[in-house]
Amino acid sequence: MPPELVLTPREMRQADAWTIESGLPGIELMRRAGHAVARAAAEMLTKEARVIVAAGPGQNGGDGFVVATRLAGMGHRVSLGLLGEVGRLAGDAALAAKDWKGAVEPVESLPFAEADLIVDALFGTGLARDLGGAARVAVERMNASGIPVLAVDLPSGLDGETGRVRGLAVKARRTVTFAARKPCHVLMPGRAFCGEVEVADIGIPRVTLEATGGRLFANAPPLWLDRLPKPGLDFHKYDRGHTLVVSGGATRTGAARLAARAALRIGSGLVTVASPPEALGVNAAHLTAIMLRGCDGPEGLHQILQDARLNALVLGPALGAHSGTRAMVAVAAHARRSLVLDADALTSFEGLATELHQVFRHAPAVLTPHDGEFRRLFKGHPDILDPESKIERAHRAAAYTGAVVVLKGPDTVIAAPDGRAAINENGTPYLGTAGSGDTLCGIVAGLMAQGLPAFEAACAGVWIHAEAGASFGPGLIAEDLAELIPGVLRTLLR
Ligand SMILES: NC(=O)C1=CN([C@@H]2O[C@H](COP(=O)(O)OP(=O)(O)OC[C@H]3O[C@@H](n4cnc5c(N)ncnc54)[C@H](OP(=O)(O)O)[C@@H]3O)[C@@H](O)[C@H]2O)[C@@H](O)CC1
Ligand SMILES: Nc1ncnc2c1ncn2[C@@H]1O[C@H](COP(=O)(O)OP(=O)(O)O)[C@@H](O)[C@H]1O
Ligand SMILES: [K+]
Repeated sequence: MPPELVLTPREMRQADAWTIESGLPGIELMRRAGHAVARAAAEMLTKEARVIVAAGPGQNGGDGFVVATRLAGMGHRVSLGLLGEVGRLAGDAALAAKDWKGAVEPVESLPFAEADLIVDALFGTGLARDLGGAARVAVERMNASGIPVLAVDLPSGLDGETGRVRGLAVKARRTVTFAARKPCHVLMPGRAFCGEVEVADIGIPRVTLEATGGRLFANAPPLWLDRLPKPGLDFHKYDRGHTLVVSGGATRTGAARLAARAALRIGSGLVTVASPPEALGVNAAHLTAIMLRGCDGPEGLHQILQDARLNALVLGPALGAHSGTRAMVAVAAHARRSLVLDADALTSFEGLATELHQVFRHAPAVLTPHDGEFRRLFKGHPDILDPESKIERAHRAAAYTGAVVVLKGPDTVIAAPDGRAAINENGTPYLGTAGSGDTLCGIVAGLMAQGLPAFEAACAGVWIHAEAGASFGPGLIAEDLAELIPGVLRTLLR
């Protein structure tokens, strides 16, 4: 199965246009789209049920006319209301409206609360500004009715590209989109408005979707499963990589051990914690399979990295946001090992992101900021912080630093400097627990230690981490996560 492409509205328009140029008329695409929605509606309805279709002024409204015509033909009681005037419909929407033999009511007079199902065909990918006036009132009334809503392409009011709510958005039970999901179906808050999402095939070939750019994916096993390491029969531990995790001081050692244990569980053949001298005792008291070495500051790290077998490195958790941490990052970047930077390794560069400009372009590196760390790191870089799209922000940070950027959250975005990106969606809010991010660092570093390229390691790591958390659910603490990795791996590698 190929990885699932996610298309921006602009890419989708391009794919539609190419498909139409290749000889499939636009009205035929619209009919296929509308029929797919009608099929989904029929699944949600009994024969006698009453359906209300709210159609908008553009082509999404055109889909609505097709749905209404189809459902009426299937014997359902259908009412249709239009935002605007029929005479102002253009293109395929005007053609679709001609097929509708019922009344066209003003959307203002639709009795939503009397329906068994509402079909939301107000706006799709063409929403151009915040909802106001009659559009806003219609959405307010739909949401207040409590009746299940089936959204055409996307819930009206969502921005297709960013998943942002433009003033107000329809809360859908189910959404039928066409050819590919759009970012609003995957990114938050949009995802929470879509309900169950179905992608209907309307005859646009995958090569056409790919030709529009094809660089944004849903993060799931098809994107990286074939790269996931499996030790060969003749492997010894050094063939499975050696991960180094740098520990904080005597009272801040837990983060490094969480990362180290996760690296070991994900399959790194060896894992060593590099500890400041004053923290050796406490680290030693808590480590068994994981090795321990003393490491005194940046110079100590430089010495340790003379061992060429140490091929992946975690730097940041609990190190302190100060110049010493920045110096360690410089040592690590210079050593050209696979690198995962998190927490203080990022925050210590607050306002100093220029020092990281293109620093990571020579070696595989992954930065794993949450939103707060991201804002601190790129303070003074509005070109990186200001785009409304989380995908765009991550892209720009990746292009700027030369590293893969994992912008964490319920909709973690993984972006590579080469323009690829993936959005993750299999997590759980229970992952928001102290030390969860440290575990993620260890997983990603452990995968890189075994030879995965940075982007694939980051994508696989984020997914496995989220899957582990979701498999446990309530009561999850960071210590559980590493222990849940084998179960996830067993399922993946079966
Ligand atoms: N052949 C194809 O390409 C296919 C396309 N398909 C379908 O087309 C959809 C995209 O259609 P679309 O581009 O016409 O955009 P759409 O979402 O209907 O909205 C645009 C209209 O809304 C208006 N408007 C915008 N914002 C507004 C606001 N805040 N408040 C009020 N009005 C506002 C805007 O007016 P204007 O900005 O010009 O004033 C314009 O009239 C796509 O989602 C899919 O469902 C499928 O059938 C498959 C084949
Ligand atoms: N609501 C949520 N849904 C899914 N994943 C979440 C949610 N909240 C947090 N996470 C995930 O949990 C992890 C938290 O990492 P981080 O914020 O660095 O925590 P810490 O610093 O405590 O280790 C990230 O991988 C993030 O994506
Ligand atoms: K819609």
